[in-house]
Amino acid sequence: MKKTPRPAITLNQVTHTYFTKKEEVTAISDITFAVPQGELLVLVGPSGCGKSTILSLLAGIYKQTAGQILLFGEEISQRSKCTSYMLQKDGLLEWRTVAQNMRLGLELQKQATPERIEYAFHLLEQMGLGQFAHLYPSQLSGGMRQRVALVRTLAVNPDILLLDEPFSALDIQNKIVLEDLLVEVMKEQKKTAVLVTHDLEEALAVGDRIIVMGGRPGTIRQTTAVPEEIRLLPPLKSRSHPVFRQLFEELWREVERN
Ligand SMILES: Nc1ncnc2c1ncn2[C@@H]1O[C@H](COP(=O)(O)OP(=O)(O)OP(=O)(O)O)[C@@H](O)[C@H]1O
Repeated sequence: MKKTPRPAITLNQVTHTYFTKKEEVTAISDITFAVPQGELLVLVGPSGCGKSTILSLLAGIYKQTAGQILLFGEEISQRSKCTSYMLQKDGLLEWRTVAQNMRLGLELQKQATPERIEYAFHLLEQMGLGQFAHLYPSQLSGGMRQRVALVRTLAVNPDILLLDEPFSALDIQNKIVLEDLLVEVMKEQKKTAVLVTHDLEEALAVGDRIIVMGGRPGTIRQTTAVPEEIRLLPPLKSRSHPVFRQLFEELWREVERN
């Protein structure tokens, strides 16, 4: 009998409370879901419902107050190097060139071997930035900077990408190009990802599955599997598909209900 692979991510009844000097804030309550290997899961929901908290827990920045989180069936502490985090702010170091920025994660993880650096240059080419490796971030457009940030995130060859509104500061054209690149790289390299976004079109264009969260503390309101007829289309094309428009309206209503 064929063995089912372990999910890349498992959350079992996870609750997280932040304890500050002034107050206690329960950000998420009783969250349970699993992300199979190779899936791009999207979290949407109103501000403050705990989406980023889930990414922080997956990155091991905080330890959940209750419940269990597993990465490939193991506790996060055992798998600390399998995730890579990308944020809305590109976080590029202005005094380092594109190539030097791209190597940063590898250097920090003491993985800057010739093979890994070659792989990073391959990614840079794939993102259309091969000829810009010697430039400094200030010489790049916003879209180019975010592509470098995506290369840096991927260069450490993580199993799981944690993407917190990575394209939200970009204009629509750059956003769609980067969404396209993300989907292409995800498929080619069989990565697993959790993407947080406020943009429901982005969620539908890149996601395999979408979780709508709501409330304070945040809970799961609805899970929607994006149908294949949309998933198989590149993000730009999928946007004009009638099923896409219909799902967009359904999701919109669900998020608005919060
Ligand atoms: N480090 C922290 N310390 C204390 N409270 C926090 C911390 N981080 C988040 N919170 C609180 O936890 C709740 C959930 O925040 P979180 O950032 O996870 O929500 P979100 O859904 O990602 O919001 P947004 O969409 O605005 O980014 C909020 O009430 C927030 O104020």
